[in-house]
Amino acid sequence: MLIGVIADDFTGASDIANTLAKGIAPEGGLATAQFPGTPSQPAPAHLEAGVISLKSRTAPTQTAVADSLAALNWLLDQGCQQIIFKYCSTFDSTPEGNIGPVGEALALALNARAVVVCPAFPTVGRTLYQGHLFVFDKLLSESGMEHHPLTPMTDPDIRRVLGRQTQQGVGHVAQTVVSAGVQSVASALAAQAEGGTMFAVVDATSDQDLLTIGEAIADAPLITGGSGIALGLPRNFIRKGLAKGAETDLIAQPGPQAILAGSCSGATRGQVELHAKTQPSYAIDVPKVMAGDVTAQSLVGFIQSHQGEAPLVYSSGAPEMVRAIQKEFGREQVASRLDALFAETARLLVGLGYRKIVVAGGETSGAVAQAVAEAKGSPAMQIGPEIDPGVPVLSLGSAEPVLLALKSGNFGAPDFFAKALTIMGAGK
Ligand SMILES: Nc1ncnc2c1ncn2[C@@H]1O[C@H](COP(=O)(O)OP(=O)(O)O)[C@@H](O)[C@H]1O
Ligand SMILES: O=C(O)[C@@H](O)C(=O)COP(=O)(O)O
Repeated sequence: MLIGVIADDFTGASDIANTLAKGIAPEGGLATAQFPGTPSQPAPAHLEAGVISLKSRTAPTQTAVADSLAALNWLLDQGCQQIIFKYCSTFDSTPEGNIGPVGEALALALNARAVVVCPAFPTVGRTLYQGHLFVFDKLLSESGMEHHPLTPMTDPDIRRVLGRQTQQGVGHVAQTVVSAGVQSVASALAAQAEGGTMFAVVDATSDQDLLTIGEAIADAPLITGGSGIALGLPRNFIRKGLAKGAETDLIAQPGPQAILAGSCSGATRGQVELHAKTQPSYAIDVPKVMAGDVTAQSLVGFIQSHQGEAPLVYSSGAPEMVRAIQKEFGREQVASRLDALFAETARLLVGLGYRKIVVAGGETSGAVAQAVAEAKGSPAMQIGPEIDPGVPVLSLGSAEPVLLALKSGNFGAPDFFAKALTIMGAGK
């Protein structure tokens, strides 16, 4: 393998796996697979990029660091020449971390300096200008992310946010430097590395900026960012003749299907509302889950009673409802009960022969994908066609594969759920 990615959640992992597999014309992408956690076996020999999905975004910091270092060691053992630490394009984290502490541990392990920090993903409106992160025309802190149930983002200045998470130096490379070209970025980063600065927040407002940065860091041992930062990286290896690339196979299959949504983001709530207009939908009563009155069996019962349709079960709720529930039961308690509920639901569905599951929400996807992967013997996930920007179809297992779509809460068009199931296969 040439590029190894350590992703702090499962939706983020499939987002960057999609970018690496697709690459950019005319060179195309790399032969890529996504792994549910750090594998215990060597990677298949044909792979050129491997993405390890961790559930470290909201884990205790020490656990996140330990899991990330274990992932790093495995990737280095597979021969990776470049490591990417993938976090959210909205820099989802808390004042304690985990982006700073994990980034720092990886940089020290790889002896890297002036490590690029670039969450920008212009295709979905995330741009970084003067160190400030925007979601379309809104500052991060006014984009809705300030209400996130687990990682509310109330400061749009990424230099300041990262500065709170690490004792190490945080520098900045401004957009004017990036738009001046590859050499200009390379010199700015070299100057910061010479001064011993560990992190360099690099502005990017367009794909062209990301390609410029990508070329300037062709030989960097460690890069951190959203999936956008990977845009120009496959072609560095293809141009050097080190990678051949691979076509993504179209995978589609019939069989029963279900949609599980745990994200409370505005985009997901819109998708839930639209889907519920025409398809059977079940709103999970979270207090009843906490009381043990709503269980995975309840959800599966509903889904099974609508076989042949596109049933949706969701916990997604508006910020005031989420706040009230968290106040009553505790943020972590609600999160772990909902994760367990969705994971068990997925496990039961796979046991019943469900082969197409669409999931909305990063934490939710982590719980579901881990459960499905365990049920299938934790195989490498193949990257299939892109449904909407940042969300590919994933295929798990060679015998009777399960198709998954792991959608970041904020991603996807309003009709994402129907579109995903159509691409996964026309079957019911
Ligand atoms: N109705 C609800 N009330 C309170 N918290 C909720 C509710 N539904 C979901 N959550 C919490 O919101 C989190 C959403 O996180 P996640 O799945 O990562 O979505 P996103 O991709 O939008 O970040 C869940 O892990 C869960 O803890
Ligand atoms: O970079 C992104 O925005 C996504 O790849 C991502 O990390 C999604 O996280 P969630 O919104 O928690 O699903």
